[in-house]
Amino acid sequence: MSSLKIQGGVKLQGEIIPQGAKNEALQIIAAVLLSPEPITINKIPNIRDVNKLIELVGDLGAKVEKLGEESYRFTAKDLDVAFLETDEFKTKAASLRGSIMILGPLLARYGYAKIPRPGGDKIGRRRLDTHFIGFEKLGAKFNYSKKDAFYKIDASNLQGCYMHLDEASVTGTANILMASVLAKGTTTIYNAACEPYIQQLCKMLNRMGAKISGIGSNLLQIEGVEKLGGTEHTMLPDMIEVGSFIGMAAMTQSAITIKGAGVEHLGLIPDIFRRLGIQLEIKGDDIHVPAQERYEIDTFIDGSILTIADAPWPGFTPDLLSIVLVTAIQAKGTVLVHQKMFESRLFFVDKLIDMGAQIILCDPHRATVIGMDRKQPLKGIKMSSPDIRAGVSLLIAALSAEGESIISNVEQIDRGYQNIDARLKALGAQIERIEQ
Ligand SMILES: CC(=O)N[C@H]1[C@@H](OP(=O)(O)OP(=O)(O)OC[C@H]2O[C@@H](n3ccc(=O)[nH]c3=O)[C@H](O)[C@@H]2O)O[C@H](CO)[C@@H](O)[C@@H]1O
Ligand SMILES: C=C(OP(=O)(O)O)C(=O)O
Repeated sequence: MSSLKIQGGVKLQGEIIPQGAKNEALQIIAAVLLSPEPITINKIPNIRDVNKLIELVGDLGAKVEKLGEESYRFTAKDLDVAFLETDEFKTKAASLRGSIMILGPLLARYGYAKIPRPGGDKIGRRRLDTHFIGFEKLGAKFNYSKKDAFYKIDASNLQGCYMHLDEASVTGTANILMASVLAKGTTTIYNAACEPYIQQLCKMLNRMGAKISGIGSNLLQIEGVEKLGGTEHTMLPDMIEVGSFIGMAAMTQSAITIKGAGVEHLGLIPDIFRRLGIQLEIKGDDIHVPAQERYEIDTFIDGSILTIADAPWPGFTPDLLSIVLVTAIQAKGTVLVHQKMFESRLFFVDKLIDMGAQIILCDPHRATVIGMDRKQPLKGIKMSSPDIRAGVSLLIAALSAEGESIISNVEQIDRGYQNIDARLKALGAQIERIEQ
């Protein structure tokens, strides 16, 4: 277990380059299992979850060649499905949520797959019904064994069909898409998720020979094909990192330029931070956040208190609500943060309250932040990172606080943010990793 020791109150300055998108990477790396041909992937983030999935794909028999810092070539010629029966598979697959993404490709190619309950953030119930109901509609038989906590799926004869998803699940849509590209006939997925992650996956599959239309909408149509070939794919910049760095710059009153931010793929993200009063200068594909002494939260047009809530894309991503919340602490004004999707993602506000923030947790889904307008700084404390985004939010709070903070359980942050301490040090942060 590692910790970060942070001396807060130091202004940062400089340029930072976002890593490739973690949630895109998890889908894209799983998709290499769909073809026996070589597939080159660029801008792969060097983070825990992604590295674990690459290892899993290798264990399943794909040839994995590292071509450079951020590029790999995968060739999944013959897969060793017997690996699914091993204890090693169970332990590895259970340690990350992204492991669920191998189901679709394995079903498409081998007609059989199994997976233990996947890991990922403990941020409330995270059901997988959408994935399994989708597979069943395509003709798969699914059962869950309580004894060994394994989901098993038989799908020797996948047949395209029309389906209306019960919710626009991101990983669910990706999984069903990957199962259907090699199915017989046409599959239509309505209420499909359409995040940039999914759009990128669809584009990659089409380059491999798939026939997917409706990309970017919630109505996808997939005409099954016999086989898929190789391709080259480059990940988009991680939009959650981009949002995290905007919040970090504002809270620490720092001038930071986010280079190659993938501006056209950010959806509502820049506008939501602007509503918190943060100035953003978009220069080509870079975002410059100037050092701002103060920023003021907007109200709604009728003068009532602003609410920022999550929604499936093109709504505002739930993965940035913790960052919005922490950024509002030193703003002028009040905001209600409404986390609709996850039921345990706001509990970390206790730690921010201990640091001196003015926050009322209304219920598990809603917190009101009463901005302090810099009247008093947060105080550094010892805390533990409960999940990836809360972890980064605590880190932002610690960077802005007076005195020293220690954040333990940094592995939670490492699973999504590449080399975070070194990258922040390069911006002038006083941050040190303590290995225990
Ligand atoms: C590896 C990966 O890609 N993880 C992301 C993915 O998780 P993941 O794909 O697991 O999340 P889902 O999209 O399935 O759903 C997330 C949660 O939102 C709820 N829900 C979803 C859709 C909907 O219309 N209404 C609704 O309430 C679900 O019940 C669930 O509790 O998408 C989430 C939602 O953007 C992100 O937080 C995760 O970072
Ligand atoms: C919730 C997240 O990740 P995961 O789905 O991998 O737990 C996230 O990236 O914010």
